[in-house]
Amino acid sequence: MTTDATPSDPASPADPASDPASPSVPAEPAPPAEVLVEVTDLQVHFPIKRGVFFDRTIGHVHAVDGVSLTIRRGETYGLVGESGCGKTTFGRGLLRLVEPTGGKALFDGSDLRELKGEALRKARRRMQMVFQDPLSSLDPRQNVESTLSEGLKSHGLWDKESGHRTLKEILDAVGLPATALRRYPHEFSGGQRQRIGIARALILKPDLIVADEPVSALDVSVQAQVLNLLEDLQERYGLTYLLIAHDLAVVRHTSDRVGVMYLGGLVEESSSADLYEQPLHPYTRTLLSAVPVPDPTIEDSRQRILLSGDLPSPANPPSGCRFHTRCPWRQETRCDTDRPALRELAPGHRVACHYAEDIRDGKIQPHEVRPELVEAHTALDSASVQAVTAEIAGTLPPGH
Ligand SMILES: Nc1ncnc2c1ncn2[C@@H]1O[C@H](COP(=O)(O)OP(=O)(O)OP(=O)(O)O)[C@@H](O)[C@H]1O
Repeated sequence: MTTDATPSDPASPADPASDPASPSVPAEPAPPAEVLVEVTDLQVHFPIKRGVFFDRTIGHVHAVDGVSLTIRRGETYGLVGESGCGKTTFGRGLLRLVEPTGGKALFDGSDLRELKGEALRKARRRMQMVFQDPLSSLDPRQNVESTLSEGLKSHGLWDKESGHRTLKEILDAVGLPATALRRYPHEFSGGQRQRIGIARALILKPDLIVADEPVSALDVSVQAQVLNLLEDLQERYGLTYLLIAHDLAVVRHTSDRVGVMYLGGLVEESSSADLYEQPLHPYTRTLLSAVPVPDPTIEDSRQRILLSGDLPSPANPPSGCRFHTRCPWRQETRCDTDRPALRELAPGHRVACHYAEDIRDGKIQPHEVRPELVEAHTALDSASVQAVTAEIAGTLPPGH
């Protein structure tokens, strides 16, 4: 399948850069051709509303709080972090399924936040999402044929002559028989349903697929099959993936590069191999120390570092380094007051920690985490934040 080579939509006449008569505005340099997605300082904050008519904003959930990353064409970028750190919101903000509060997101050179109407629809067709729970993301009343053809129809791409052939081809590509077309979601296993979800994304010939925990709802025995399928499809169709997962093992075997998120921000980014061989951020180190190693001799000698407490509330993020309340390497008082920027410690390996070198070189040893620090930021009203979240989530379209 060739990707839908939609050239960047022609700039509107109102765009001075497209108008030869307007004074020349220096155009921003286009990102290198191999970069498909370039995100700068993306923020998604959700208001917390109160009052009888929910007309008072009493705060904000800082779900995504300044993430910058690039995704190269044809690669798999794994985004990991514990539940609630903002991975899904980042993916949705990128595709504009939720409106970002700030920052910039370039897709194939076009500024997604500037796109409107037809231009946005066209861009959306090139960026598809595969959801975590295939059952709730598929309409139980629609058979596979209408699920798959719906996307084509809504984008005006349905062709009466070739439509059915296209559907069968796509089913074949995801390993399902043509007879599946007449069947309904409940007639399939979890793995098969996820194949339908993948087919639905693929049928629009996207360039980018944001796969949000695509295997975490599946039996372990079928997880590898679905991941292998995603890999085959990537090779066959030249796809680029943003793979969101909380399971480091999933990302390790599938991603070229990995970004680790903590409380709305990226704390480390590197090639997959580097991250697992030499994690530099304390958070990544604690996450990885919890992943069992199959070799018992290595497993016995490993230093296990336990992650204390829950993720702080994104409605009340800690000052300074967001991880300082749970960090076994925390140093007073810089970690409590200065938010570390993501900086490159080795080629392609970025980390947001003031003391990454000292920790790597063993100059600072881990110590006990003070429970009162953990408590201070998890206690705040997290129950009511959850309630508001659930309420707002109920107003979103299914699967979003
Ligand atoms: N629509 C919303 N309104 C308010 N808060 C939200 C909304 N959606 C997400 N949040 C909050 O933003 C934070 C990040 O949520 P998000 O789902 O992006 O995290 P995640 O890392 O993907 O977690 P999970 O793996 O559990 O999906 C959470 O605290 C969540 O409660």
